[in-house]
Amino acid sequence: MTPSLEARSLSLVRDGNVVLNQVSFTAAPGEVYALLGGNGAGKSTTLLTFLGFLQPSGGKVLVGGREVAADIEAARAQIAYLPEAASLYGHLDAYENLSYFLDLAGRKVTRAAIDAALDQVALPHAARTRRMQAFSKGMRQKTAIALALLRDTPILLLDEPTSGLDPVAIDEFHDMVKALAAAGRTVLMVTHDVYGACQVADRVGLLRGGRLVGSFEAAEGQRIDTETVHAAFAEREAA
Ligand SMILES: Nc1ncnc2c1ncn2[C@@H]1O[C@H](COP(=O)(O)OP(=O)(O)OP(=O)(O)O)[C@@H](O)[C@H]1O
Repeated sequence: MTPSLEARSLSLVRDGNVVLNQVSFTAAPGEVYALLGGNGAGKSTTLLTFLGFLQPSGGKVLVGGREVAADIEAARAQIAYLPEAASLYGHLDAYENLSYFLDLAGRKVTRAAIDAALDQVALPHAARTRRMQAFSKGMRQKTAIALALLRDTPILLLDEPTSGLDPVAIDEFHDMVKALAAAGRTVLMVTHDVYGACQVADRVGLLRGGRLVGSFEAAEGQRIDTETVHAAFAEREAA
């Protein structure tokens, strides 16, 4: 099967610093790949190269088997991206924000479809018609996740998706990601959260200083062992 996402010896220099160094991994339809690493490891940078916002200095990135640089628009059309700090408008309510951003992405959605997505992320009904400037961080994050879902793309790139969510919302989010993968989507999520990565991912790649220094895969029907990944993360961080 052609991987939905592939980094092939991806290297990237930003402001003269090597930020990604020969990074290779793939994520296939139906898979959740978690790129785990500390601050500055290069996680967000990796996502930005898949979106064509940054160009590799060496190697390549492919979306649906096609090099991103060859057709950036085609790559972006397949991807819903949840940025680390989603910018939604404070003076608009949740419905207005979602309609507006989906319109920009060329998608027309009904109020019922928006409600279904907001149900999926468990944003309370009473909040949906309130201006988002009154939203908590978690409520904003839920709305941003709903926006990514409503894009209805085969690939999701999620940057620290659970930041700002409470423990119940995090568990619900993980269940949702697993359901999306079971329905054939490809999810690449970047995170600092060892537990969350192991909870949800089929594969975890450990990124440190721009290098992929470890790779962990779930055995059939099992989860990746959190202790093992945590030990590797801690060991590398101390190195
Ligand atoms: N706009 C930029 N210009 C130049 N260098 C940058 C820029 N943004 C990030 N970097 C550098 O690239 C490296 C990787 O940053 P990146 O944001 O990809 O890390 P990250 O793993 O996502 O970190 P975090 O967990 O803190 O979000 C860091 O050394 C950072 O200083």
